[in-house]
Amino acid sequence: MPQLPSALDHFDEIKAQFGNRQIALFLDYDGTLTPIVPDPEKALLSETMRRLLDRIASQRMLIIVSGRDRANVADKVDLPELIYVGSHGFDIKGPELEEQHHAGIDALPALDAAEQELRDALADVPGAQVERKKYAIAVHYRQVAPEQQERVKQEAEQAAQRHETLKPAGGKGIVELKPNYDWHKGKSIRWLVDTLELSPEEMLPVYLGDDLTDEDAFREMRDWGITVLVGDHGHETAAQYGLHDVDEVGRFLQLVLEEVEQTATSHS
Ligand SMILES: O=P(O)(O)OC[C@H]1O[C@H](O[C@H]2O[C@H](CO)[C@@H](O)[C@H](O)[C@H]2O)[C@H](O)[C@@H](O)[C@@H]1O
Repeated sequence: MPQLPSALDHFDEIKAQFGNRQIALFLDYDGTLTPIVPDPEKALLSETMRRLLDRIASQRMLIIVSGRDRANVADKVDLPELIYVGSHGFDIKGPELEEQHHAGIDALPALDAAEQELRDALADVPGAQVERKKYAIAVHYRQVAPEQQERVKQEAEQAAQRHETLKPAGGKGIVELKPNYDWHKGKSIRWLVDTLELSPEEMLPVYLGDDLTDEDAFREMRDWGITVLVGDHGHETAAQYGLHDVDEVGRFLQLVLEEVEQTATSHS
């Protein structure tokens, strides 16, 4: 892990920044709430984590911010009252809110074409997986033999270059094709904070994430939120604190829950 202060060891310092404000949690899914596993469909939320999220969400704002397809991550978390951000911020939906980013909609024909091109190009590569999300495509090479991984990455990058409404991006064991527009997890969080009128005097946003796309959120929130990197993605980070793994995320969320419940008791 990069040399970051531990969000567990420094929980009192983090708590002090709440002051009289309520915490609003923004949580990434893969690598943060569930460990990274070879098969994306087997990245399942533990019951312990689900109960923890449910208990916090009953008292505080809790939003899932994922690169996955929104419906897919909502299905996996299975807490219908939450707001879910999918496709890296291009697809947002909650009980009383919905936003499909125009650049995602504009990129749909290119995404459909690129998906087919990639399925054809990679059909003979054992372990390569093309995961279509509504407004993105993840090309997985984690399960591809090392000598073929470069070919998979190149196919994905070339597919993105063939379509001007798409751009490539990196991640853990994946190359993603995303809408070619300056929009990302960080901007979608800013949009949510403004749309939900979360005033900085009343709310302190806290973001937990593990991968390169979470760095967009860390950078965006640097001056107005608390940011926590989970594990290590091998690059520089803009996060303020660190946690080693999903188990430590669980311990951190438990501390948040205790703090939230203690505040509720002291106000009753
Ligand atoms: O923003 P996230 O919620 O973290 O989603 C990022 C990507 O996560 C998934 O891929 C990653 O997790 C898989 C399961 O552990 C792993 O097999 C893969 O190597 C990782 O890159 C998901 O499949 C992607 O669509 C997301 O973009």
